[in-house]
Amino acid sequence: MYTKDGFADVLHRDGFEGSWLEWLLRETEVSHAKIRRYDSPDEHPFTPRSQLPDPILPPLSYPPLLHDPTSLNVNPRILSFYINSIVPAITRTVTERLGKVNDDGNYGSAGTRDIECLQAISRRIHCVPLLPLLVHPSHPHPQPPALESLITKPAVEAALLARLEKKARWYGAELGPDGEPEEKGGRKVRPEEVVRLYREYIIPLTKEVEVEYLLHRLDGLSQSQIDELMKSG
Ligand SMILES: O=C(O)C(=O)C[C@]1(C(=O)O)C=C[C@@H](O)C=C1
Repeated sequence: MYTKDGFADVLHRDGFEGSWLEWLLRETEVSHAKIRRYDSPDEHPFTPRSQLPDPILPPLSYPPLLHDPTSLNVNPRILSFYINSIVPAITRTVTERLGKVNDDGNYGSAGTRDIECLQAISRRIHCVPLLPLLVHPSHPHPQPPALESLITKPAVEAALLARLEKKARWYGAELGPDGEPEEKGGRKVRPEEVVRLYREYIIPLTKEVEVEYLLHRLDGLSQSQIDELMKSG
């Protein structure tokens, strides 16, 4: 599903050279582009925009942003991390239980779930920098390390990971007839793996995108426009 030669005989007939998942992403994103999904500042396609059609609906108007968010797209990194780290971590328990390590043959339904996960991760990582608090230019020219420490809130991260751990316990559990998690049935996903992936990858990448956005948010503005923005709030 994740390598170029997996389904080459069926996919590589019309010049397409990617994997099963990349093909499924492109097919999905072609229709989503037509309904203007990628006009939204927090939505980024995994397929290059040059390969996607224009929307068939008229544009919506979004609040103005200081920097065009389409130029900041870390989806290639998200895709690679998803395939190499997230998929093995979250499928391990179930595929071992079935005795089919890394392949249960459900390529269609696995692909649709992959796309849901990838879109949710991408939205999460790309939308945090757009939060109003963070786009305000109150620190016009700090450098990346200073910016990273300005946006790092250890207490927020700790609370988020504690909440995530609880959530993963529920989502990863088999629920009994009373709706409570069944400890003895074993979990589908290990909560500590979910927390690790979040701590080691999702939060750091979110911060990288935030820093990148903050560094470019004043590009093209004159000093008087920057002064004006700083006065406004
Ligand atoms: O909530 C914020 O303020 C963020 O910047 C987002 C986020 C995160 O990725 O969840 C990133 C950095 C902070 O240390 C806390 C949380």
